[in-house]
Amino acid sequence: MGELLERVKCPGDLQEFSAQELEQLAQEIREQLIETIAVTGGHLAPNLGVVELTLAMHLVFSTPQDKIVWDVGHQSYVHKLLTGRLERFCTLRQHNGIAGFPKRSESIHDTINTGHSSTSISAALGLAFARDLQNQKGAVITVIGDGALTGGVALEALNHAGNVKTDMIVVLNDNEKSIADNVGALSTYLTRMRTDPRYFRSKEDVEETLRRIPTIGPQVLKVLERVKEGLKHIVVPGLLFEELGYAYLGPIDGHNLEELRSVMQRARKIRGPVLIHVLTKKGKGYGPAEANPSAFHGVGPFDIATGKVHKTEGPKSYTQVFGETLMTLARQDEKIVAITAAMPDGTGLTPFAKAFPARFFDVGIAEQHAVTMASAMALEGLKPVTAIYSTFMQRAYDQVFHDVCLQKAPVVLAIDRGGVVGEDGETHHGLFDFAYLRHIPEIVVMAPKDENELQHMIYTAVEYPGPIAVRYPRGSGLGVPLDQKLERLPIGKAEVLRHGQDVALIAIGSMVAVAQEAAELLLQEGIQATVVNARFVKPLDEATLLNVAQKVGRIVTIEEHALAGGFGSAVLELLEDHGVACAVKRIGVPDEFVQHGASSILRKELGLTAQNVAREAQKLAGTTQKLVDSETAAVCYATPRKGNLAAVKIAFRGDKR
Ligand SMILES: Cc1ncc(C[n+]2csc(CCOP(=O)(O)OP(=O)(O)O)c2C)c(N)n1
Ligand SMILES: CC(=O)[C@@H](O)[C@H](O)COP(=O)(O)O
Ligand SMILES: [Mg+2]
Repeated sequence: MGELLERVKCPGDLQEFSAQELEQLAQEIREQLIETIAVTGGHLAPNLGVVELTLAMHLVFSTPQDKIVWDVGHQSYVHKLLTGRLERFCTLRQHNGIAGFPKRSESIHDTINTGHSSTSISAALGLAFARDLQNQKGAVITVIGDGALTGGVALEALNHAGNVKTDMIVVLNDNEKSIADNVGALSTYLTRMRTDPRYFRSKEDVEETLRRIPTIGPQVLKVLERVKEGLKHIVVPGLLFEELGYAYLGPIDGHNLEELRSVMQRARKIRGPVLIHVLTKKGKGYGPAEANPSAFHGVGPFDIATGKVHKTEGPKSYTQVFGETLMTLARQDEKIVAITAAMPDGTGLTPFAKAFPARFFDVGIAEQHAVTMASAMALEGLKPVTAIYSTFMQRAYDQVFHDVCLQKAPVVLAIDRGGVVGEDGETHHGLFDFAYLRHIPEIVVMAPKDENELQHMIYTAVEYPGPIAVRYPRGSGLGVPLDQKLERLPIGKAEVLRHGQDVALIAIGSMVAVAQEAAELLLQEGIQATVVNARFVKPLDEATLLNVAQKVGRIVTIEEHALAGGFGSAVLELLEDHGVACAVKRIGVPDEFVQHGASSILRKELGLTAQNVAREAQKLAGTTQKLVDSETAAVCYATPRKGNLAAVKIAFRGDKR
């Protein structure tokens, strides 16, 4: 651990450091980042790029009185090192360790929780309004990346903040990268400012220079005021931001600590919104990360000397199978197009982009735009596959309703990272997609039991003439063989994997394998279990599920999803709709946020294991009558009046009515 870094117990300690010591401290911080993330994994390249920037922030501003918002928040490790978390930094992203994103519960210096892109300017403006209306003091600063700036909500806030003239500072960390190369017109504009030598002058410099020219200076300045538009287009950078009402400072070298400090000191004296355009290198200071910032954007444990990521050999990931299947289908069907929101690698679409560049669309961090654009493509006869992580698809909920389902547009929603995702924690787990999709009319929602069924579901989805979502987990498949021939699955048809009269385990997606394992455990206890691979959250296979409910009379539903509104809820609704009396126990994620940590640890904590399923099933099967008392499980029976609000008497565990 660096000797200077150890001396930083709080940000104020930085004031004691000389310029030379600060340079050494920057080096120590980089070493700390590399050593820690080589073990824990994490967002190395983004954090290596903001070492000087973060030092300057904490030298010029004084948190928590001054408030800093980090966007996306994955680049807040340096901030955490400087705000008293050095000792615990080795627990980064580990279960019960410090989080990989800002967390108010973790430190008074973490003003706002982030993790989903592009929220910071809105949050900063809210903080500024709260400050002003409550006559408080302090600067409000947001650090937002060039990728995050492509997010719609950032532009909404930029538009609002520029108009209301509230004192706030936007630090635009421009490294020309999102996870992959950044995309869009904004990115092109920023790049022009980075690369054109004439742009390395700010408006003030130009005016200052002119003022210093005796005699002609002031007059020329007056003339220039009148031709300001032309001048701005030619020499003054940041025109776009200036026209939006920001005092634009930059572009400045984001690795020159002295320049950063001086510009930030200047910025804090300027009234109204200020935008500081900082140029940084993603991965700065570590060769492999500088050479391949995308690979080191979010990296697993790696060998420092070689930069080689420790690869655990194993089955193909669901993401890989999705990408390969789509390639196979796209070769045969030129109507298939693929859309990503700034995550080609993460969604497995990079090979597709290389093979079919004209049919691949990276829209930037713009999930809402991605889905609406896809709906129009679909209505015009294309077959758009929109690959977006479950948690980020939440951004496009209204677009799924308004632009896809309402118009019955045949869009495929390839929902990756469905379920627990692990170290990214509560902002990234995909635990709500069944709930936020299944109640929208016209949509089909399915989830495969393994990677082989995934490829069949992708095929089924691209051939389906309406809105359809396939949800699959992060990480490796089960290692099952992949069928050579793809087949279309019958919509709404489940698969009964085994029969047993004592209890029925009805599972969806990643939990089917868990249910099968649980059935084996139950057999050892002499309990015969039926196992159903539900395949569809919507439409449910009503005939199969009702038949199982009536024959077995005891059901455990299992899902890697929130219980509220999830798959188990859908089964309960089905039973109530049809007045079927049955003992039901739902296993899934309770009404709480799930922290960060290894997925295996989190699933164990959540009871998403074969052992827990077997235990709950045994309790249910162990009862003598079909309707159990409210101590042990949910009991659902209803008057068989379909269609209206049947008088349903449900006694839940411990909830005595
Ligand atoms: C709504 C949303 N979509 C996608 C992501 C995934 N994501 C995390 S960081 C990132 C790229 C951010 O680029 P930038 O803001 O430029 O930061 P940098 O890593 O370059 O410092 C993306 C797409 C996210 N966190 N939130
Ligand atoms: C910060 C962010 O949101 C992304 O980098 C995310 O961490 C990627 O997740 P995966 O590692 O599952 O692709
Ligand atoms: Mg960037």
